[in-house]
Amino acid sequence: MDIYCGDAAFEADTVLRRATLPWSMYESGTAVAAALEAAGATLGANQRQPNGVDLTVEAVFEPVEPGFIGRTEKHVAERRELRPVDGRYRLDPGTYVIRYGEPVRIPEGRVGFVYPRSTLLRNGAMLNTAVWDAGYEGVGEGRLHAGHPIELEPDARIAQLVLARADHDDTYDGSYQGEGL
Ligand SMILES: O=c1ccn([C@H]2C[C@H](O)[C@@H](COP(=O)(O)OP(=O)(O)OP(=O)(O)O)O2)c(=O)[nH]1
Repeated sequence: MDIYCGDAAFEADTVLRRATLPWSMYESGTAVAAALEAAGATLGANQRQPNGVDLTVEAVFEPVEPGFIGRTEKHVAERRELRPVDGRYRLDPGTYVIRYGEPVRIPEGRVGFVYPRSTLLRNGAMLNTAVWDAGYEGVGEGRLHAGHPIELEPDARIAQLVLARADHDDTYDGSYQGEGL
């Protein structure tokens, strides 16, 4: 391929785009922001990242009874909502469930993944998350594991949602559809 005749820089850029765009598996942060705003989220400038959008912590819970997963039925354990003390959730080491602050809608042709904010990891904590299905709409939850004491302000950024292009069969129609809306 001759990319050096004419405006070489322009043509090289064009060739590069043709070569890379079909392989661009993930959406840009702007596209992720648009999907969240379509679901009704109000995003601060600091939530917009190059490759995704930061999600905030809206509530922190502690399960207070056993949960249940059977072959056909499931049950999410009753939980106790923790209250901030002097403006902070002061978490001892342990396992918590957090609810994010933003409504999310996963567009068709996409799948969502939520990753912990790296500062969480750097403080010895971890956010465990599952697959965000095409068509899901709601305010989701995740598992926060605190390996050491950690303090969080309500509405602090804790995670990042990214969207990948994906084939799928049907769209999400499970029991969590519309949760928290
Ligand atoms: O960390 C996550 C991952 C996903 N979700 C949302 C989006 C996802 O589409 C929905 C259902 O997730 P999943 O299919 O894993 O739930 P399930 O336990 O299999 O329930 P169901 O049988 O209703 O699908 O929950 C979260 O809130 N947190």
